[in-house]
Amino acid sequence: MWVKICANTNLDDAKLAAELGADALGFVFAAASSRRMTPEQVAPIVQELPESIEKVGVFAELDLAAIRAAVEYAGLTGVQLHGDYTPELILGLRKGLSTPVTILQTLHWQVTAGLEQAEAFEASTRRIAEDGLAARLLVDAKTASASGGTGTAFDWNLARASFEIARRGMPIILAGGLRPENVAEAIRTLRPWGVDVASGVESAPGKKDPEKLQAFITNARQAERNGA
Ligand SMILES: O=C(O)c1ccccc1NCC(=O)[C@H](O)[C@H](O)COP(=O)(O)O
Repeated sequence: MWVKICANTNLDDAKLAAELGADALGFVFAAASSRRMTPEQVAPIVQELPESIEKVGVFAELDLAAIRAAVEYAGLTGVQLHGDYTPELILGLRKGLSTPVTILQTLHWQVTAGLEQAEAFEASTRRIAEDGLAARLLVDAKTASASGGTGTAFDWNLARASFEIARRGMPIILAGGLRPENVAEAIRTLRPWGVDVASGVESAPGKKDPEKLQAFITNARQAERNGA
């Protein structure tokens, strides 16, 4: 089970998550985030991390020059797109980078909507897989006020059939309201390729809790071993 610890804001948290076995660390550059980081803040953290761990920048704005500058300056290996990025924009982004990055395309599942969103969701997953521009799909919870770092889970049972369809196209990462206590159930229900967490492993906004980090990673890997 691939595990990404997102919204890191300091070196101690990032190093601990790496030591505990996270596969990827996320740094949020989106303007709407309370854990927003700048390339100048992220670069020295990235330099201290093992080469093998993925360093993913989370972006919501469509300013490609700013994304490219952050990738190059901070040494990111992945880009997570949270906004309305067309295939043309993604192609433009890829072309302008000096080294290739892994692209994670985010799709949202609205926590307040019901099954009626499934059709549009499935059509989007098909299109993203056919475009072939993103390596992975990250499905996150969207609330009325935020589209990332919400700490809110969507109804996994409602999304079950859509995930079965989406997984045929590309690896799916589940995000939104995951915590050490519910990550195993989430994995059993939706069988994602990976999981992503931000607020569920924090002790305070922007500060990770070592025990929660450890428990989250252990429980996710255990759920996979148990045959989720
Ligand atoms: O984390 C944020 O503050 C954030 C703000 C705006 C866009 C994206 C953001 N985070 C992206 C992530 O990958 C989070 O890990 C994901 O949304 C899950 O967050 P949480 O529900 O707090 O675990």
